[in-house]
Amino acid sequence: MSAHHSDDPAGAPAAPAASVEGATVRYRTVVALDGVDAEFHPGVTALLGPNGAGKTTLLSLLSTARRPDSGTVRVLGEPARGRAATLRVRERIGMLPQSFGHHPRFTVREFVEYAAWLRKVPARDRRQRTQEALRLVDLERQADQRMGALSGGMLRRAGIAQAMVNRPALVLLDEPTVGLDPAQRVGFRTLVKDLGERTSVVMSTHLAEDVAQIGTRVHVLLDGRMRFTGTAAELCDRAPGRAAGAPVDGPSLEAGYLALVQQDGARV
Ligand SMILES: Nc1ncnc2c1ncn2[C@@H]1O[C@H](COP(=O)(O)OP(=O)(O)OP(=O)(O)O)[C@@H](O)[C@H]1O
Repeated sequence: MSAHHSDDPAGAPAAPAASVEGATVRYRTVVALDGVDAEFHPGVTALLGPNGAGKTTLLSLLSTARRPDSGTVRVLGEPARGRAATLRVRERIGMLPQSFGHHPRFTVREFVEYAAWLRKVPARDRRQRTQEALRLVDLERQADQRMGALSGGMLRRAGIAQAMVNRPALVLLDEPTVGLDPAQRVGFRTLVKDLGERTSVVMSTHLAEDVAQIGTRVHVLLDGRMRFTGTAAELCDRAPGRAAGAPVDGPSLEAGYLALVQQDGARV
């Protein structure tokens, strides 16, 4: 047990894995993020918002791929500024982009080993770390299959394996459940929940059901603004007519989320 005092409703430790403060990002005339404040702690934090809300942009700040036009970003105890700090941080992050490139003729093992090399996992550890990552996502039996032959669900698992191969302290998953069928989505949520037991995971999604099943903490982004920060239960409590202490489930969370959206007049 940490002796540090914590104000976080979900009991997270005081030092976040990552945080942004007053982060603003513009693409020409579009304000993708408008003065966003957020903290990301161990466990799974869901980033919920409709298409175009700014989720991918926020993840790109956390991955150090982009810098804000104004505001600050801290990742794993470092300000995400300057080449040396950025490179150091990148080696300790795992990332699953919305669509990730892979050579169809690479085997699953080659794909994950390649990611290990990119993240500077020492040569002597690469085999074993690859094996460990494949075991984590239950793809050991498919290790010698070609990437081009995988189903959508398996491809996502391979994507997670490459994100975990450097034993990251922060894992960023951009809409990982998109394109999965309902059964795959259920399996995938269990996997993400498990990852949250060992590290800090930030997962963007536009599905309230994902958050109800996995997310302990939730940030809701609407039109580039952070509109809600709290637990999944607190978001459910925003649903009109909800009984106090009712269980967290997809429909209540959806209703709580829609109440926020309507209040905001945002596009969904
Ligand atoms: N490279 C870019 N150039 C111009 N505008 C961009 C660029 N990337 C994003 N935008 C705009 O910034 C806003 C936020 O986009 P972002 O991709 O961060 O949202 P998102 O919540 O991840 O949406 P989605 O779920 O559709 O990926 C949108 O209005 C989008 O059109």
